Amino acid sequence: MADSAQAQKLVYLVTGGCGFLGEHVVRMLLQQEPQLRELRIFDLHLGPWLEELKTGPVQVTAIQGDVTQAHEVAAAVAGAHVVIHTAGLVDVFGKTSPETIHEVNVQGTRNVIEACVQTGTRFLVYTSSMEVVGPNIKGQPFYRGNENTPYEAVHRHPYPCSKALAEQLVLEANGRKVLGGLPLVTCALRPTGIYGEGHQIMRDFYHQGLRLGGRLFRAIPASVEHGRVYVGNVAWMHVLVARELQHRAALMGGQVYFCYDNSPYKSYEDFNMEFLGPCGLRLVGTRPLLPYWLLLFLAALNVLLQWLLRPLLLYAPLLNPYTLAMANTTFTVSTDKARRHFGYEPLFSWEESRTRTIRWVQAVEGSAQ
Ligand SMILES: NC(=O)C1=CN([C@@H]2O[C@H](COP(=O)(O)OP(=O)(O)OC[C@H]3O[C@@H](n4cnc5c(N)ncnc54)[C@H](O)[C@@H]3O)[C@@H](O)[C@H]2O)C=CC1
Ligand SMILES: C[C@H](CCCC(C)(C)O)[C@H]1CC[C@H]2[C@@H]3[C@H](O)CC4=CC(=O)CC[C@]4(C)[C@H]3CC[C@]12C
Repeated sequence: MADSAQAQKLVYLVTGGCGFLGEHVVRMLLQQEPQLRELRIFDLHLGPWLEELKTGPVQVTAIQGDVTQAHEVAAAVAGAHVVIHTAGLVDVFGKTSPETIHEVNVQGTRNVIEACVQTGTRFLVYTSSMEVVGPNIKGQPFYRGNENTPYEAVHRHPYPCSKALAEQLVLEANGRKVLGGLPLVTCALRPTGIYGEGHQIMRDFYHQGLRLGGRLFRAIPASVEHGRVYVGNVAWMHVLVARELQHRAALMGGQVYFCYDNSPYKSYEDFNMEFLGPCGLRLVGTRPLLPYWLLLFLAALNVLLQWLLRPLLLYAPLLNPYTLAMANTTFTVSTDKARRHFGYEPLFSWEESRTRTIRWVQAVEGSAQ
């Protein structure tokens, strides 16, 4: 706990603060950061839930803005002590053009860095992604790896390419002199697949299961492990890293940390069933019902359909060659770097993360009826 001289003096800015992760970061900061005086939430689309936050002791400032617009970013950053840059375009389904993904994720990040430098903000935390490492286009497994595990990171898809470039910009910016002459301190967090309250893809799977009469059909072998982390723990790690970066700049500046917790290692589908099962869905098959070559064919067909239908409508199904490769490649992390460097321990146990997520899916069910 901060002493009273330190209390409530800091201004934080969260970009993308109205997204799935961003909302959890915002709420976690308000609950767990005693030094907070003002919290600025910058997003392209502001959520109505922000209103309820404005009645608390911390000044909450909602800023509607676009990270691709340097002047809007600079205005939001000016006077902030810490920036948590989580805004990004998360699209692996072909909804957005590669150019737009690059513009938001790479140029947007460049704008955030330049704003810090120009206005004198010293601490920058970037939400990167496990995708910066892999799975790579060769489908090589990454089994319980850590930040130093050698892995051939080769990407073609616009999303991981953009995250990798943005992360590099953030890490290279560590040590740059900001206005006033002090050095910028940066670091990047790499969450694995995030789940929890507000997870759109979980919602999509749930609705798909309901449409199929309460069933989902296994497409991926149960032996393929996929790393997942609870959104509350990802948010907690952001809060902690932002706090400790101010005290341990020499150790933490320019570092990357996988974002992890005690969620079990399972296949993507089996993991989802931990929540969808208690909500009444069943995963049919102990092995994939369709052979891999047929799934690959269907995935390629989806790409063709997306292209053909583009002038008429946006066809962006969950299955495409990239998502299939992702789901079908083992990628799990096992590390304690965040614990060693800044004392991170998950705030939510697996049981609590699971219960909270189930409750949320049940509420989605209730609201859909
Ligand atoms: N969802 C996941 O499993 C993972 C996500 N991440 C990263 O976490 C971050 C947050 O992701 P999610 O919360 O899942 O996505 P999200 O789409 O729910 O949130 C992103 C937020 O950024 C905002 N945004 C998008 N373009 C913007 C722009 N031009 N200017 C200002 N705001 C803009 C959106 O309005 C949205 O509120 C992203 O940087 C993503 O790359 C990393 C690992 C896993
Ligand atoms: C949608 C995929 C599962 C569909 C499989 C099918 C069609 C055979 O049933 C998801 C499998 C893996 C997911 C990605 C992964 O968790 C890592 C990610 C990290 C990010 O930074 C953003 C999200 C994502 C790319 C995530 C997206 C959905 C999957 C591809």
